[in-house]
Amino acid sequence: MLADWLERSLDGSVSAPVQGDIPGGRFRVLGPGLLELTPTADETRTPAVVLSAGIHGNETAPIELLGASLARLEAGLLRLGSPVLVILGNLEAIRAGTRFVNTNLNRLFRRDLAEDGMEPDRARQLMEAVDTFYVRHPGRTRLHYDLHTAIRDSQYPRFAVEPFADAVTTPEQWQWLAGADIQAVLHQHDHSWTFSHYGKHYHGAQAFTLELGRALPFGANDLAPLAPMGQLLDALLEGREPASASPSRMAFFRVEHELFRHAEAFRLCFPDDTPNFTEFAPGTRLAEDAEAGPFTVGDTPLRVVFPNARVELGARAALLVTPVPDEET
Ligand SMILES: O=C(O)CCC(=O)N[C@@H](CCC(=O)O)C(=O)O
Ligand SMILES: [Zn+2]
Repeated sequence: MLADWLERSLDGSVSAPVQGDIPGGRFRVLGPGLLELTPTADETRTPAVVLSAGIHGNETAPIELLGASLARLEAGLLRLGSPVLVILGNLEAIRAGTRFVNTNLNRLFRRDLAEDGMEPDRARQLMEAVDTFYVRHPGRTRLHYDLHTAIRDSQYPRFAVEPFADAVTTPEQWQWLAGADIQAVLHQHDHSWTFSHYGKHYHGAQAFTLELGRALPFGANDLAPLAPMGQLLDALLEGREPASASPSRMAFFRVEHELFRHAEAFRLCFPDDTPNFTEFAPGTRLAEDAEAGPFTVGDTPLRVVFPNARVELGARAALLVTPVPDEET
């Protein structure tokens, strides 16, 4: 049942709540793309874990990775030790193989959200599911890993985005991420209303967006470089200590500037396939916007992450980042 839950969620064949036993506990389908795993052992030393994938519909590797961990659980190769909420985000977009259908779901995770439509409705469902899950499991550390892949290549193919919020990331998180072969970390500089920001901002969760390579269609992903991340997911399901490594293996960056698209007439002044973290020298013109004017790199070189000139008006078109000196990481 678990092994094909992801597929069945996508073809719409999981409708009424379904539940049953799994090694170490029980599973319950809460709704479309929402699966709760509850361990029999009631030990609050293990965290309450939210694992989400498919918030962007064309980012399939994390869905395959999660599916593999669930299959191992169902086959008895793993034994459930933590409460886990597994989320498949934008089901319609996953079916269509597109980033989103009407609007980017990953900008809508705010409690005062007023918009109507499919993605806003889905954001409300997912926020409610996360709220209910954390309330149902009090006294535990809260964790949320939101799994993504990036549109383009990257100088660091696997990297974490640390959302901006009051909660402080614990040192063990950096060790776990390094142990899962995450190569870089990007500290956000401001509230971003992404799904990982939601868990951190509203629930004090240890939360990250994890970029796990490039967005490719189902079946075209090479999961080999994600094996250490798969092992981290397995450890979280089992409620055991994940492999850890020194955070000094990772490169740390912080956002210096966020480029927004204000006008229809907007362009980025570098090729579309420029890899994430490419550095631009002082004086380089990076963007032209009919309303906001040009953007040029100042005295400090800047690296570009998530450049996308085709975003909706008012949306982020790129993050411009700088390395964090070793002593500040
Ligand atoms: O490759 C890209 O340009 C986008 C990849 C992606 O979907 N990234 C996330 C990052 C979320 C965050 O800032 O935490 C997004 O843009 O939603
Ligand atoms: Zn994404």
